[in-house]
Amino acid sequence: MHADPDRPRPAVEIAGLVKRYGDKTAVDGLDLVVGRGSITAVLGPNGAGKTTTVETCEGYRRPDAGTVRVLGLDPVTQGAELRPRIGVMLQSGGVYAGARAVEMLRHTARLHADPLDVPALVERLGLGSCGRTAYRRLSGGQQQRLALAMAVVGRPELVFLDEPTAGLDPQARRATWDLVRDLRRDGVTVIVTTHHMDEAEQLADQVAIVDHGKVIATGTPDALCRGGAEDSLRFDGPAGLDLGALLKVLPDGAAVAEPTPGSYRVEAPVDPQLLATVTTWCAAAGILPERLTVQRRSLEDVFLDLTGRDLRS
Ligand SMILES: Nc1ncnc2c1ncn2[C@@H]1O[C@H](COP(=O)(O)OP(=O)(O)OP(=O)(O)O)[C@@H](O)[C@H]1O
Repeated sequence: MHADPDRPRPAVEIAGLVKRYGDKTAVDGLDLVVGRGSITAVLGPNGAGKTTTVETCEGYRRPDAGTVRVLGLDPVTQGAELRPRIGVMLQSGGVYAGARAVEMLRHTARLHADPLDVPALVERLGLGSCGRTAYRRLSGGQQQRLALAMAVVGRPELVFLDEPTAGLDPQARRATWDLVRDLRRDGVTVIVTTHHMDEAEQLADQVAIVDHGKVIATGTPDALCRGGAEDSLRFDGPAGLDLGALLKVLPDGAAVAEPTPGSYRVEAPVDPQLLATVTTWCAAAGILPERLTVQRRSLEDVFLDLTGRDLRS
């Protein structure tokens, strides 16, 4: 198979990536493709291998096996060519603690051929009041926003954001989301690691769930929530309904429960037929189902179903 020369390669292509730290296999045969101009959220429990994968794409770590191509380049051997084209927001570090916030941003901007307008970016991210403040005196949230500004000021083609809204107040989270959406509008590819499921649902075109060093599920947030296990149908009625009788009319594999007296949950793929079956059964039993709702699975439900509920060490 030959690649179409007119079609740009994906922004990121990872195949069979393995990365070990001594005896510990942090990434264990991970595959991921990220299309250009999209936002991809990488989710996973603590220690799943997200940061290691992203750092390998950034050229900070050398794969033990597998291939990584970023904007068509090998981040290890072609790092010098790649680095000016990507923006990286790390969780912490890489900043001289005594440097003044906006000076640092201006300095970073000067390193690029066509930077964003610094005063506009400062205004946008609410950093106007900390222009002359030393980095170490900024609040945690201000440091986060400055790190984001530094990652994007050079107009990169691809941006890696590591938990960009961790610890931010709701206003700063919104400002960050707006900025990320504007990046996509301008054709920038964004890869964001996050533990906030709502952030992934709000922002991402593609979600990749990583566990034990592998991608265990990918898709749009919508497709992930619709696939696999069931949604549920809930309604209220008189306590103590005959659930065995209801179950008999439901499709195979369905489950019914009365988690609290008078409150019912039907677990099955929810489609118009299921709704009709349940309401017909209620009508035959002379019951008016109240507060009848279809409850979709959230991304958090999907995440917990796939990765389990145990805490990771
Ligand atoms: N420099 C290192 N030396 C040794 N082990 C490491 C190193 N960096 C990461 N690890 C281990 O590799 C595994 C994957 O870590 P990684 O930081 O990639 O996970 P993560 O998914 O980003 O986790 P988190 O959500 O907690 O940030 C973990 O078990 C971690 O302890």
